Amino acid sequence: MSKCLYFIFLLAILPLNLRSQDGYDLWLQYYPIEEATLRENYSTQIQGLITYGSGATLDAAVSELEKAYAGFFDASIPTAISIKENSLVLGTRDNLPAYVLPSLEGEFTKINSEGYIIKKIRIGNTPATVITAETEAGLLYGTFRFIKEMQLRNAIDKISITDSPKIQIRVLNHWDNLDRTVERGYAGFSIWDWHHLPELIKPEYIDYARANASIGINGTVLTNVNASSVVLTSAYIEKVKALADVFRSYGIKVYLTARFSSPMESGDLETADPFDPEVKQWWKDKADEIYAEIPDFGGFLVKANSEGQPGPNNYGRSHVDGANMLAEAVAPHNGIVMWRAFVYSEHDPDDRAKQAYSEFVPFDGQFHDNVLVQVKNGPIDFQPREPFHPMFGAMPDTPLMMEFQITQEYLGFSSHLVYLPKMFEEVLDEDTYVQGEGSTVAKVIDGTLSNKKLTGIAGVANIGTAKNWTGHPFGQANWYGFGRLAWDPYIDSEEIAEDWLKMTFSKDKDFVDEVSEMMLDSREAVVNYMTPLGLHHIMDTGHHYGPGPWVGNLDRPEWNPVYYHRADSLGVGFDRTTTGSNALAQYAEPLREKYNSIETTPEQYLLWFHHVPWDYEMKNGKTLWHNMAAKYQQGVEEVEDMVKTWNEMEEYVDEERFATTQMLLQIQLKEAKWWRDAVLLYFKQFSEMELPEFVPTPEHDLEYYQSLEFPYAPGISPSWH
Ligand SMILES: CO[C@H]1[C@H](O)[C@@H](O)[C@H](O)O[C@@H]1C(=O)O
Repeated sequence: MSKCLYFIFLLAILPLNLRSQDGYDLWLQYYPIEEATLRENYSTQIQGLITYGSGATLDAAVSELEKAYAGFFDASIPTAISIKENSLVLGTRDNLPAYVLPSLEGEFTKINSEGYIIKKIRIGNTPATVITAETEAGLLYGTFRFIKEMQLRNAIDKISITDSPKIQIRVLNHWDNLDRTVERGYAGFSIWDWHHLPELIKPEYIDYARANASIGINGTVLTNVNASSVVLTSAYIEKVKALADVFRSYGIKVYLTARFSSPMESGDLETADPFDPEVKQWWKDKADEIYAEIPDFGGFLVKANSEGQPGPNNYGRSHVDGANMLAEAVAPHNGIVMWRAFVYSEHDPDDRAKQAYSEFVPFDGQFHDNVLVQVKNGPIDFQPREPFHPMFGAMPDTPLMMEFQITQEYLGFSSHLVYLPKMFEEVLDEDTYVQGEGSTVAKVIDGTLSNKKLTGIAGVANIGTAKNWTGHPFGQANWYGFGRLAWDPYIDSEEIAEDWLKMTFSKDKDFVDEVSEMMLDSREAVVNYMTPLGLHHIMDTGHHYGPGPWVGNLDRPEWNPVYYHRADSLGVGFDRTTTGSNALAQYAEPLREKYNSIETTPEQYLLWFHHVPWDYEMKNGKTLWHNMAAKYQQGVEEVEDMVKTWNEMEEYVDEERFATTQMLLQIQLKEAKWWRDAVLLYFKQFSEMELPEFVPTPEHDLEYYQSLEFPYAPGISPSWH
């Protein structure tokens, strides 16, 4: 046999999922069902698809079922014209025939407008599986869930599932610029091809929508929060409309970022003062123009008076004044405004961590009903670990939405494997105590704590033109996991990891057990090798990749890592207690008291709240210095374990994704050591203590690490050069 023929022969006998693949299909892979009994069972259960109703969303659901069935069985899904034995019945409550409804009645009380019911019922004597919902979007979510059950190879013969999202607005935030660069994006360029829109509709747009709908994401903010007013010109509204037309069928609304000075830049006004009648009118007219093209346009996301962005403060007006003016413009069309609380203003604060709370909390209850205040998970900026943002719980009369960052700006870009749902879960589970024990961040976000009518959650996307969308193959899990937690902020990140692995790679139990553990551990590993014990923002400045704790010469104090760690001969850490910046006053009791004392502060937040002597004796009886070194060393060892685990997985994973992940893990290991050595050598100058012997002698001296340059970093928008 010639070499070439032999290769073709080999390919033919390889199980489909082991063939090299580029990861484009994400978790929506519909591999043939090889196990004979299951195959038989599933096909018996799907004797004929019958749909009731019409419309683009129903068509999208049917098309997905067709794709899935073709993948599972290498055949076209059988259809039926009337319900017969083991039909698969698809239709909203209003569209289903009346005789189907009695056996579903109780179920509808369990779901909300986007929820779904999947149930094996008897219609008379005829068994059938029904997927139904109040709305077409719910129907689509139910369809994806039904398909997922088969992707996971779960039994469907007695299926009975009802589920509804717990948060209403579940959006991705794309920090995509109109020139297609992506701020803090590490997976290529923006997928929005503005140049060829509105004419060219790329298949990627549809696959992007499918992926999002499959996890329940129902909105996308197309543009960077560091916004350009060009996107509000009529030429661009046409382009946005083309995307909205694609996404609508998948239950996804589009939103845009609104640059506050647009009336002056995109219009010809001389001011953008929110109290100026002409400015108000300009925004009303702009909203009318957008809604005339896109009747279900979601609304605006705004970054104002932060990092140089224009805003109401420029005119002596407040965030409420700015947000309410925009809210009035979109209100007649049922639009919303997501107003960001990430304010980072021109003046130097005594503690940057306090700023958002101080600027926003006094305005509680004054925002219009269609405004959500969007708050980052922690008070500084998407660090590997931060305590939860004290605004959560502190504004009972204002809808607060969560902003997570899926793209790994401070977590090793798309080079490091870090499973973020574990971190998101940690934040959501934190107890704010604002209404006594059990007042978790999740309950603030889903509105149950203060009975909010409008709820939301946003994730800064990690998506780009990379063949596999996210660069690192495991970056997909962070997109997937964000969607799952947006739908239900109470699910376990372990369950999410397992589902994702089974759909993305392999259902083999050994593989799933080992690799899900590796993913879960990766969250603490990155904290250990970058910023253990409450350290934060010691990344090199500008690009935020790699260590840079020594930087202290930038114009504003809080641009410098030395501002955050405050190392001196006495100790290290930021005193945010009553003797320091008193940032902890922004938390409710008993957290205030707990964080105020070095003994009761959880060690993971120690240096966030306290300036701690190098020889301070920690819970294990060893000094702070010893413990810090141990954490960095542990971080490196954890990555070594990840490398080992992955090396054992070759038999379960296709060649391309196996090798890519393997090479990336080597980079991660090298860089974990870089972090450990650079940071410990730097702090050693202050502690004046020896490195414990379990830390290998660093390969280079401190000067070497300080001289390393990172001349080209992806993900920095023009405004950051
Ligand atoms: C979009 O700007 C970003 C900026 O690149 C980033 O370094 C910081 O995390 O946060 C800003 C923000 O969230 O507005």
